[in-house]
Amino acid sequence: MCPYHVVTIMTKQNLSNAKSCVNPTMFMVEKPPPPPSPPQPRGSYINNISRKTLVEINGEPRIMKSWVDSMRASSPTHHMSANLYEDKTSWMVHHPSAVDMFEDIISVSKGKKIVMFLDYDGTLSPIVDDPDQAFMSHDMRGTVRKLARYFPTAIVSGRCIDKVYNFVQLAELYYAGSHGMDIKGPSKGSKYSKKGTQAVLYQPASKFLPMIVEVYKELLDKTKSIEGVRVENNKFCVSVHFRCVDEKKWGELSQQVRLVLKEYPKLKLCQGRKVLEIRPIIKWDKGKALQFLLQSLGYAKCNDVFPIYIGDDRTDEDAFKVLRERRQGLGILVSKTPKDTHASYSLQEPSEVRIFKHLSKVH
Ligand SMILES: O=P(O)(O)OC[C@H]1O[C@H](O[C@H]2O[C@H](CO)[C@@H](O)[C@H](O)[C@H]2O)[C@H](O)[C@@H](O)[C@@H]1O
Repeated sequence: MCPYHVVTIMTKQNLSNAKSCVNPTMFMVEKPPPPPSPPQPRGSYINNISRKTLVEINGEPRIMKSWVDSMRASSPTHHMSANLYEDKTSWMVHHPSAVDMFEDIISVSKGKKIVMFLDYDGTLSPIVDDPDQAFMSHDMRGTVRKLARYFPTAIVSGRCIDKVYNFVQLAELYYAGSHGMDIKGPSKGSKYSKKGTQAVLYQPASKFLPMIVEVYKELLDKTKSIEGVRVENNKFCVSVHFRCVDEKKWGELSQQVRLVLKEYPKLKLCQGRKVLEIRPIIKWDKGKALQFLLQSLGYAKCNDVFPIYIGDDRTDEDAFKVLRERRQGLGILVSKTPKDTHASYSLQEPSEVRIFKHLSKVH
């Protein structure tokens, strides 16, 4: 039974999948041997030294040196010193390129039920200054369309569903917007929405809607004097962008945001790529959304499911971690610079994600 109090109508298809998946033995990459695991974080996610920046502001603990340090940390320099070069080389040993390893990925996933999970910003579209201009290329859309033809495919984004849908424009996909707090299934008539199926719909933070509207307005007002700030309402969360803010003003901005949040103990502050993310304090994230979708597809206890999650941001780590813990499928981090990650493989930039259009070879 679904533990998430969600109405999901089982189709003949996912019922039979569920029945055929009685052995809960976990799948792990068998051939070739998986790349060595990156060092596992000590303690909980929040206690990991290099993830100091992902803190709860109202809930304990606060474990950061300063918010401005953390905002700088979310903007790694592109300059590579000799040391960084060595770091990158050794990091690549632990997180090899998914492009170089593609044939191996094909061979280990052969015969498995692949499910694709794709982050949007920085994964399907390049990072740009204006969040409204983060378009994905026509070719990338073609790749995603092709993937969805063969495998259940989900977009998992920090953006609200409407915005990310406007960019992606593919009705046949699952969408998990607002960092997984708003999950919808494919529209009727698509391959994964057969007769008798109802679009999966789950909104674990729905009671926070009025609070989010309120805090969005407050943040707009309290940060309007800072040039370059962009406040985005993502339905169940709010993003405060500082990509176009002069670094000298970052301290002032973070202080304003924290002052506003003092009045909202039920909200927490996280960080993404030059963005402060305000989210409800609930135990829900992109990792939980991934688990929810696997369960909805009837793959919860399946030993031959092969989820592939591709993402570039800290919030994607929750999903990478779930895959690592399930010992199923693989996580792929899109990053040019070495990062502490639970992902097994890496890609340099969004354009490399297109290699996955060849994944249909497994069928
Ligand atoms: O989970 P994602 O799909 O990666 O969404 C995370 C945030 O992405 C967007 O912001 C990021 O991309 C912008 C456009 O390239 C860039 O200007 C910004 O600096 C990045 O942080 C989006 O605007 C946010 O709402 C999402 O939360």
